[in-house]
Amino acid sequence: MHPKALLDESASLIEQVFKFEHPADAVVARHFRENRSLGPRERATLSDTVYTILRERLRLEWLARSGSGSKWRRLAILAFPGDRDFLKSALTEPEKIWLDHCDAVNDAELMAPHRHNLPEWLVTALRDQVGDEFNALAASLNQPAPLDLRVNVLKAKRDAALTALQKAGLAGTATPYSPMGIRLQGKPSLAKLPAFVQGEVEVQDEGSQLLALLLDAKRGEMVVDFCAGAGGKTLAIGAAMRNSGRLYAFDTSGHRLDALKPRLARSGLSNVHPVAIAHERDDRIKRLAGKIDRVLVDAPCSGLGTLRRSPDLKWRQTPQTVGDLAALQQAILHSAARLLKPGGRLVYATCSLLREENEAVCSAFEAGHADFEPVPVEGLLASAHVSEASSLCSGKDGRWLRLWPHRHATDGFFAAVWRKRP
Ligand SMILES: C[S@@+](CC[C@H](N)C(=O)[O-])C[C@H]1O[C@@H](n2cnc3c(N)ncnc32)[C@H](O)[C@@H]1O
Repeated sequence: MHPKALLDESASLIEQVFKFEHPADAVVARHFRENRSLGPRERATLSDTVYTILRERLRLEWLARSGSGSKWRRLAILAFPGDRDFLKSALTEPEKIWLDHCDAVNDAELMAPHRHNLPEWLVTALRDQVGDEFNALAASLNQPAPLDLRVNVLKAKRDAALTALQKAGLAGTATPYSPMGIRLQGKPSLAKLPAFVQGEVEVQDEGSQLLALLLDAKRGEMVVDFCAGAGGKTLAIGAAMRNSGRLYAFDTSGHRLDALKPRLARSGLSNVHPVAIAHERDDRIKRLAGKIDRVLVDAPCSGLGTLRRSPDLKWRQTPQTVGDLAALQQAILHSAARLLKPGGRLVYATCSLLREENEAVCSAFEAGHADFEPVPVEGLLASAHVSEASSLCSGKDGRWLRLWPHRHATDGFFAAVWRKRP
């Protein structure tokens, strides 16, 4: 495609994404579906441009206050990846001069918001928790995430999977915390990789793998993954159960549960029962009350721990949406807790960094559920052979799992565990 056309197309895609009516990945995917003639390089350019602007919005909008042409074109020019000469061949003379001027702006001239690129309400909530580490956290949230794999323990061992990946020309290393994780170098396509096609490895962030370990589901048990979505954690739990017992994968989104099906087929699991529920008080849940050994609530949340992958969330979430989510999280946790047998284990998890969706939801739950006793996460991680377990936890006795991108190179995750008193 001619650079002029590619720049115009970038500007129009950015305008669509910045309506924030839908998640950025969905808008970009729809654009690619509707423009099938776009080649891999053009797709990469469009997607890099969009994601750079989402990550560095405040800095780029500040630079884009000068210049001419539409705001979307100016942003597209500033974020356009790769060779400057290729880009300049699409620009007018005044635009070239303006771009040189913007390129020459020194980092020292930037004000704090143009460096951290976060909305002010989020800055306050994060600073309050991490203090002096704020700049490191903000920088890590603006880096793309690495590609992590989980080895399917039903089908392979980590060492053998690493060797198979090497033979296929992929460089990877064992993840530092999860005993079944592999971190790949770069973002290779996995679609035709034998280890992936045969279900020996699945894509899953290392932090997400630790959540499944906390549930510690055993052979033959009755287990519920209450918010299973496309089944990232369901697959890890089903493998931990050695494909025995019964694992219900609940979700209110039938569409997301559909995405679980091909993953289930690759994984070799036959103990998983996907169930689309209407809401957290669905009758099917009432029928299972008091019968379940372990329940994972991987609650719908702001996703602010996953900004490395979904930077649009920092612009789409607001204090109001977070408040609404916290209310939903409490309702789901309350309902899910009814499923447990005496002695059963309840795990609550989010990929949010905010106290309001994490510790505060747990405190509210505990205030109304004296029949649940907290189980410190640190001891559970150590028993699951997770290295440096104490460094992953916070609170008294390592009560909570608290993963931070700048400390642990994972997405931001939170988890709490309780036992239903016998
Ligand atoms: C964090 S995502 C789950 C991710 C998934 N566990 C994984 O590992 O890939 C939260 C899920 O909760 C679902 N959800 C939203 N409201 C719900 C409710 N009231 N009851 C059950 N699931 C709900 C959403 O559809 C979404 O798939």
